[in-house]
Amino acid sequence: METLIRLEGLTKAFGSKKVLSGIDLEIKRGEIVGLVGVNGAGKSTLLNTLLGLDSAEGHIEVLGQAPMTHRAKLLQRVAYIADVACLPRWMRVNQLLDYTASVHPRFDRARCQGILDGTQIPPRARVRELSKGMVTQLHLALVMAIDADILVLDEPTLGLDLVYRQGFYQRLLEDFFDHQRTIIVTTHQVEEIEHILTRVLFLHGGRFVLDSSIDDIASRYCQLQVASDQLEAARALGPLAEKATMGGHVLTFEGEQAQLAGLGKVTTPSLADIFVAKAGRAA
Ligand SMILES: Nc1ncnc2c1ncn2[C@@H]1O[C@H](COP(=O)(O)OP(=O)(O)OP(=O)(O)O)[C@@H](O)[C@H]1O
Repeated sequence: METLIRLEGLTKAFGSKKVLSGIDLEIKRGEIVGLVGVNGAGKSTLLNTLLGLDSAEGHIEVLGQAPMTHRAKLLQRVAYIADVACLPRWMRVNQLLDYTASVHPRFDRARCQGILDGTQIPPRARVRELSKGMVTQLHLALVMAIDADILVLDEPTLGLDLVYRQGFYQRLLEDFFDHQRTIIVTTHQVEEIEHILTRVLFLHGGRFVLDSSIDDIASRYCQLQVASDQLEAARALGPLAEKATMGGHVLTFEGEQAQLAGLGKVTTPSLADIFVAKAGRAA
């Protein structure tokens, strides 16, 4: 598969504060990548450098171009939504669709209208008359209607209700199968995107502390549900993290642990549990 994004030694500092410390990354066509990290980990900074919205040191190549010097060209093939939906407040919804159709060669107005038909957004309402969630829905509809090779979504469902969020990720997946897009998505609600990802990246301390395909997660991590009488034996095997539950304790392990089966029930941890365990360990 063709490499669409290539980073080598990506380093970014704001003044004396280093946010990204020599990141290497390759993303191929057709991947759906979840970028996860604690607040301030540098997720948006990383995405901004990919989009040419911020400069950084190192080699940055997106669709074969350097984003900072070919931003306009790149943004015809890369669609993105930032973590704050920002649309002209005085415009009416249908005017915004007309406007986007007139400036973006790969915007499909009918497709955008189709997405909006599934919302409560009135076509003649001005942006300022919409609720916060509706503005985000409108922004998402505009972005999703762009026929882009790469879709970059920075916390796309922030502030949206549960029903819409689930529907959105479902549509994202359907859209992915229809268009073979490459998608990079950040969110703090990892459990909501886990089922659509092909790969996950955990950014911590300026580096990726985990870069794994979703298929490999089950062989790399396991979770043990253990009763109190076996707890010390389980702890001796060096878990990444431990938490108390109503029925005893749950310990998360990295790597194969053949001895675990005799101590309790072994399952595959959720991405959220792995993330919390890795972030806690790194801290
Ligand atoms: N323009 C800027 N000037 C100075 N510092 C900045 C700037 N933008 C980001 N930072 C700092 O860089 C770090 C990473 O910020 P960034 O927004 O990339 O994190 P994030 O992982 O997206 O966080 P969140 O999950 O809270 O959105 C933070 O410490 C932030 O304060």
